[in-house]
Amino acid sequence: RKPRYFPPGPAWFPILGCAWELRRLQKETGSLSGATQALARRYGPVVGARVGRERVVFVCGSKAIHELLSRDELNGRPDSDVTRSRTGGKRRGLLFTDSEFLQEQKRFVLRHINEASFRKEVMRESIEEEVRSIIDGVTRAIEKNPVVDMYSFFRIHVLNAFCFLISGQTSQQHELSDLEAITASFSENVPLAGPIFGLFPFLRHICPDYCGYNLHVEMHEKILEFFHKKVEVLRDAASTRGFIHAYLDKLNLGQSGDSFSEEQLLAVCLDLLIAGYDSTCNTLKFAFLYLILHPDIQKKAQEEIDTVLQGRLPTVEDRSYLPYVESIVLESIRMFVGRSHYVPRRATKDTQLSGYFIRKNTTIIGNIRGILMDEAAGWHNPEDFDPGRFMRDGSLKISDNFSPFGSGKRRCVGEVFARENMFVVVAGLLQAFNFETVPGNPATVEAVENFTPTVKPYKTYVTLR
Ligand code: HEM
Repeated sequence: RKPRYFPPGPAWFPILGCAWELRRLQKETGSLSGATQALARRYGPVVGARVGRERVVFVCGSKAIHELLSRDELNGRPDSDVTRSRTGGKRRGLLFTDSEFLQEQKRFVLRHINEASFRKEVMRESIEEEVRSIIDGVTRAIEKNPVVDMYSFFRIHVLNAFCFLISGQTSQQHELSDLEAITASFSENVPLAGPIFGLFPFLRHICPDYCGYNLHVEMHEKILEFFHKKVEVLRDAASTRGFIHAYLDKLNLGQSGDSFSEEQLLAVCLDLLIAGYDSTCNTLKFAFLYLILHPDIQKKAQEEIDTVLQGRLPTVEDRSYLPYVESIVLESIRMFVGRSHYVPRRATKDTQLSGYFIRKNTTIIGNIRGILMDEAAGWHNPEDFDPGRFMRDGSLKISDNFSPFGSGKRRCVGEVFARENMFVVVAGLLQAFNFETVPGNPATVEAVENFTPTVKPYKTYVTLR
C-alpha cells in the first residue's frame, strides 16, 4: 500500500506497480531518464512509484536533488537479489554497500587512487604514454584508411589506463583483449534499468535464463575471475605500488578492519571497472562526435593547444594552461552524464524529502537531467554542445550546479583519474589530428541507452595536422 504522505505518482497496479507505464515512457522518450522526467512533468519534481514490488522515489528537480545528495539518511544503497548476486550473494564492493563498511573501504580506495604518490608520478606518466600510443595507432590506421572508428581506440586506451591503476603494471595484450570482450558484452547486455528478476525476484528460481538472472551472474563472475587471476599473479610478484598490492599489504599487516578481505578486494576492482570504464569511454565518444559536428570548437581548441604547448605533447599538468580544452571535457561529461541517473540510493531510516514521507528502505533515484540539462537549473540551451558555458574572461568558471560526479559521501571516487585521463586524450588527439564527418555519411547525435548513455556508432574522417 502507498504510505501516507508518499510523493504523488502513477497508479500502482497489482504485481507490476507502474513498471508498464515506465517502460512505455522509456520507449517514447528514448531513455529511462527521459521517462522519469516525463513523470516529473506530470506529478512534480519528486515522484512516488512502485516498480514491481519495490517502492521507488524519482527525484528530478534541482533543489530536491541537492537535498537528496546532501542528506546522510538518504546515502544508503539498495540491498537486493540483483545487487548481491553481483558479488557471490554477499554485500561487497563500493557501489552497493553503505554505512561504516563503505566509509572504511572508500577512504582506502580514495587515498590510494587520488592521493598516493604512486598516482601522481607513475600514473600520470602511464596516462601520457598511453596517449602517445593512441596517436601512433591512429596515425598507422589512417595511412591505410582515413575513415576511423575512434571508439575502438578509446576502449583499449581506457582499459589500459584502468588496469595500470589497479595493478601498477602494463598489461599484456591478451589480458586487455579478454577484458575488452567481457566489458563489451557487459555494456550491451546489462540494461541500465536492471534485469527483469530485479522486479520479480521469484523468477530467478522459475526461469533464470529468461529473467536475466543467469546472464547477470555470469557477466559479473567473468569480471571477478579476471581480477582473481590478476591478484594471484601479483601476489608473488615484486611490489608494483598498484592498488592490488596496496590492498594485499593492508591484509598482510593483519591490522585491517573487518571490512577488508580478499573477496572484498575483488568486488572493489569489479566496481571500479563497472563505474569507471563505460562512463569514461562514452564521454570520449560524445566528445569526439560533438567535435566533428563543431569544427569551430575544434579549431579554437587547436589554437589554444598550439599557442601554449608550442609543439610538445600535453601532460596532465597542462590542464590549468588549456582551459578551453578542459571546458570541452566538462561539456562532454555534461552531455554524457546529463542523460542519466545517479546510482540508486536507499533511505536508511524513516525520513522526509521535500516535505514528503519516505519510509526506511525506499529506493530513491536522482535524475541528473534535472540538474545538468535543464534551463531551470541555469543551463541556457542545455541540449547544445557549448564548452564556452564553462569559460569566463578566458578562464575556467565552473557553476555550483555542475555536479556530474555526485557530491557528499557517495561522490565518485574516480573523478580525478577520469578528468586527467580524458583531458590528455582530447588535448593529444586534437594536437595531432583534424576530425571531420565522413564525406557522404554525416554523423548525427542519436543518443541510445546501453548500460550507460551513449550515441549510435559513428565513423570519423581523420587527417594529420
Ligand atoms: C566520465 C567519467 C565518470 C563520471 C561522469 C562518473 C560519475 C559518477 C556518478 C554520477 C556517480 C554516482 C554518485 C552518486 O550516486 O551520488 C559515481 C559513482 C562512482 N564512481 Fe564514477 N564517474 C566517472 C568515472 C569513474 C571512474 C574512472 C571510476 C573508477 C576508477 C569511478 C568510480 C566510481 C565509484 C566506485 C562510484 C561509487 C561511489 C559510491 O557509491 O560511494 N567513476 N560516478
